This record gives sequence, structure tokens and C-alpha cells, in this order.
Amino acid sequence: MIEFQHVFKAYGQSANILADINFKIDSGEFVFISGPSGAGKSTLLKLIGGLEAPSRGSITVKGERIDKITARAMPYLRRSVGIILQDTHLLYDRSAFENVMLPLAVMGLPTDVAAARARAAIVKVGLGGKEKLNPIALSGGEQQRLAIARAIVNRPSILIADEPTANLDQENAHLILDVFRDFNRVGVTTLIASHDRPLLQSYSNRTLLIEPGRFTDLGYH
Ligand SMILES: Nc1ncnc2c1ncn2[C@@H]1O[C@H](COP(=O)(O)OP(=O)(O)OP(=O)(O)O)[C@@H](O)[C@H]1O
Repeated sequence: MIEFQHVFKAYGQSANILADINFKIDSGEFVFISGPSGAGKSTLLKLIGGLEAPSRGSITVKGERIDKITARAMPYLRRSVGIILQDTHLLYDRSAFENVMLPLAVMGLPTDVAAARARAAIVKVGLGGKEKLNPIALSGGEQQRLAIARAIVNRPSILIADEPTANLDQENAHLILDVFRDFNRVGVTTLIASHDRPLLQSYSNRTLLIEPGRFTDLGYH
């Protein structure tokens, strides 16, 4: 489902952030990307989501070589990958519900169908009843859940999240990881970047470790 072959990534003229990365993730896997700050976790996720291009090497996502993808095929790929970046990019000039409706606007769905989907996504992340609130009125954990609702409303087959538990206490961090776990259980391939290894170790999953100049597939535990 996701395959990196000899992938290198440097920004501009800088040294390689990622060098000769090779791995394969099958459909339905639950994978953590772990490693210290600045090692390249966000970069790896952005490469998978097509938000950054590799400097060298091939990246295949859902059978498409995304390093060679045409501009026309990119929107389709983007819809099949739900991305939650470190800064959630929620919009604070509209309600929680309207935030989740945004990705549906370009889909051309009838308004009632789109609204039903948005409501279902909000309920799935445990925010039923909070649709009308401005995201600013939600706690950090709730805002993170709203960002997840927005990422899954297009029913992506791959979900990637960058440090979704940063700034959350242990209890809320587990609630967020449980939300991802639930999506994974219904078949969504899930990748989560986090430097919080003790937190990750309480979940049974596969871990890819990125350290400066080193990439290790730790497998399952
Ligand atoms: N757009 C960019 N332009 C130039 N350098 C960048 C860019 N994005 C990231 N970098 C650099 O690439 C390196 C890896 O960054 P990245 O954000 O991928 O690491 P990370 O492991 O996700 O770190 P953190 O846990 O702190 O988010 C860092 O040195 C960063 O400064």
C-alpha cells in the first residue's frame, strides 16, 4: 500500500534529512514513526501525503508512483490520504461543523448528504453535541479530535497524523490514540509520528524509528 525505495530527501541545498529509506507498509497496518525531534518524522509523512517531493527514489502509495504522479491525479491521491499536521489548521472563524464540512465542499455532494457525513464524522470522534461550537471553545484534545474528524470525512483509506498527542496529558493522549485505533480496526491504514516512545509502547503495533542518519524498522511488539 505504501512503499519507499531508496528515498532521499534534502530541503534546498541542505544535507539529506532522509537518506536511502526503504520500507513497505501493507494495507490495514497501524504504524508509529518514532524518533527524536528534527530527525525527519514530519518530512516522511509529508512525502507519503504528496505534500513534499523526494529528492531521489521512488514512493508508491496505493499503486501510484507519487514521485511521478501527474497534477491531475494528485487530488484523487490527496482524498485517499487523510492528513493531520502538527498545527491542526482548524479555522477559528467558523463552527466545528463547518470545519468538518470544508473538505466535502470540493466533492460536489448534495448539501444534505455532505452534512450527514460531517455529523457522522464528528460523532465518531466523540464530539457529538459540540457541532455548533467554535473550535476555540474546545479543549486541546477536542481540537485534535475535530482535526481527525475533518481528516476522515472523505473516508480516506490511509490516515497519517503528525504528533497528534503533543501538548496533551496522558489520559487525553490515550483517548486520541484510541480514536486512531478504532479507525484502524475498520481497515484504515494508520501512521502516527510521535517522539513519545513510552506512550507508544503501551500499544501493540509496528514502529519505524528515524534517528539522525539512521532508519530502523523495529517491527511489531
Ligand atoms: N520546509 C523546510 N525547509 C527547510 N528545512 C526543513 C523544512 N522542513 C523541515 N526542515 C528541516 O528538516 C529537518 C527534519 O524536520 P522534520 O520536521 O521532518 O523533523 P521531525 O522529526 O518531524 O521533528 P519534530 O518532532 O520536531 O517535528 C529539521 O532539521 C528541519 O529544520
